[in-house]
Amino acid sequence: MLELKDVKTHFPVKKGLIFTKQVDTVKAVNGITLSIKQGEILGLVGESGCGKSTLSRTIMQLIPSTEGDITLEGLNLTKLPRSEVRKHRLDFQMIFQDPYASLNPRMTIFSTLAEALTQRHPNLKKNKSKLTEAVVALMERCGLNPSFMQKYPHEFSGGQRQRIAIARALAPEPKLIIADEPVSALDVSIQSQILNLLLDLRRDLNLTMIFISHDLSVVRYLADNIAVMYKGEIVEYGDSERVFNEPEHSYTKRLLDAIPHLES
Ligand SMILES: Nc1ncnc2c1ncn2[C@@H]1O[C@H](COP(=O)(O)OP(=O)(O)OP(=O)(O)O)[C@@H](O)[C@H]1O
Repeated sequence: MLELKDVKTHFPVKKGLIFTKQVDTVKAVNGITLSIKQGEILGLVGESGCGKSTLSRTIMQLIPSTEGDITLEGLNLTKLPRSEVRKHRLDFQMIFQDPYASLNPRMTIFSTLAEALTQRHPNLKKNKSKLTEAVVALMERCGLNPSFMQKYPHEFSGGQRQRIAIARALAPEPKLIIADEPVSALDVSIQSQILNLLLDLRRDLNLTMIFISHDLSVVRYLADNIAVMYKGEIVEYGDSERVFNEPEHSYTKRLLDAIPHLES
């Protein structure tokens, strides 16, 4: 479904004093080769600064790659002119860590979801009852009570707001969802509800997802495969259970050792 071949995203940064013209290169993503199948959840783990966000933004075509190929359903996005690339933006949707910051506080849930739905199906704008039907279906699918559709984000709890953010990400029928630490800001009991919602959605809609987290135990719960990223590169990749139980790379072992254990 999605293939990355030797993808690099390098940033030039000025070095030294203002008058010197030295330029350094930050190799935020440095030669990543990966493939994700339809309906697969890929866990992407690594510590802060390893390049996870740059990789997601590169996949989503929000920043251009320096080198390499990104192919979505057989179409090489890196070879398309920028104007063509824009047409594929809806194919990628993101879910962020802080749903409160990512939702517009002045828009009701209905307006938020209606806007996202009409991006893919502009004709729905002309048919209010069909649009309302679609908003109701989306809310129900994400475990939200449709009778709250005229409420604003601040009237919901953190977990419910994340459900709204998930519904908004689903609305344009994306081919790939990138969830960037979507449960890190939530209470532990709410975290599992949101993780279960994502698993249900994958089962029902055959969603393809990259799930980014610094927390390997959360990733293990959800992901089919895990890619461990370190300094812009994938240092370990494999089936979740294998990576978790028999890590090969010393960095993965360090990440696993950092998971807190309850004393018996
Ligand atoms: N626009 C930019 N210009 C220069 N350097 C950048 C730019 N964006 C990111 N970087 C650098 O690239 C590296 C990777 O950053 P990135 O934000 O992708 O990491 P991350 O793993 O997502 O971290 P976090 O989990 O903290 O978000 C960092 O060293 C960062 O400072």
